[in-house]
Amino acid sequence: MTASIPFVKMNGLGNDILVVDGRTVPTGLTADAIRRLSPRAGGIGFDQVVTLEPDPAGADVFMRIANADGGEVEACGNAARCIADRLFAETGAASLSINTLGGRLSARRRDDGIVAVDMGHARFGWQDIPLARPVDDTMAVGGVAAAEAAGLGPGSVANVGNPHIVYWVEDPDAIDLARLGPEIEHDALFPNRINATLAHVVDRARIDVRVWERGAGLTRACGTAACATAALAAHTGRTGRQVTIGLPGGDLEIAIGDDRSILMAGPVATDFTGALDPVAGTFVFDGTPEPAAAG
Ligand SMILES: N[C@@H](CCC[C@H](N)C(=O)O)C(=O)O
Repeated sequence: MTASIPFVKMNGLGNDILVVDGRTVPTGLTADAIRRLSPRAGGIGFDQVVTLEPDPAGADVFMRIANADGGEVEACGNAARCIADRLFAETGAASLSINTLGGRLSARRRDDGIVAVDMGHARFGWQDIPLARPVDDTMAVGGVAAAEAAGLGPGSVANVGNPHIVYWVEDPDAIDLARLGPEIEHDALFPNRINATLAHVVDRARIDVRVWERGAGLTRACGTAACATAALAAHTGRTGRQVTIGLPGGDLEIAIGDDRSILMAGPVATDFTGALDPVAGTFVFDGTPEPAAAG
């Protein structure tokens, strides 16, 4: 029996994030335990778990990220806002740096209370994503069998710390992303798998999206997908550089710089707290309200 560790369950626009603190003592959270804890039925219910750690490179904190399937990944936009919000409350600071496997981010609380995160730069090279083979134009990538069979046009790819493909469609709700998502995620073109977005450009300042997340499935919001979509839309001239990305869970504001830098802003919330066994994957809630039903 391992010692239990406290957790805080948060969300960014309904993207469910579990936060554990390994800054003083390593949490020992295993991938098996994450898989047991992540389901909404019978578990805590989250899309990603983030572990706060000291950063050897000197940022205020290192954010280690794992998907619901237990796999470690490089970036999570909603988690970045969640932990910034938490650390601002803890320290009273109004800005901080966050290191991740996908690069160093910086966060600040705006005057209106919203957390804004500088998410780094979008990269569009086929090796950056990475793709399994060179393509002439990463803004129009074909050859993904499931997407082609479903009648989607070519997708645009970007790495914003993690890999994304965006398909430009008229009506994201008319496409069965629950069925297509896993097939796109696991297509041989994507050696590290991929996050897949269906994006409808409403006008030059708004895009509505639905996202299938690598390692987590359909989510109510994905911050990095919003960043990738905005960067790709600006790069291909579909929109301007300042856009609102509409997700099932709500809106994110994204601003793209001339150098492809990405600034993301949006709300976060704290849901409940508890304690978990980092090896057995068992847990107890110690706060109210109880977790919400699956959304
Ligand atoms: N929900 C996240 C993205 C989490 C990681 C992603 N599923 C991946 O595997 O790259 C976000 O808000 O960005």
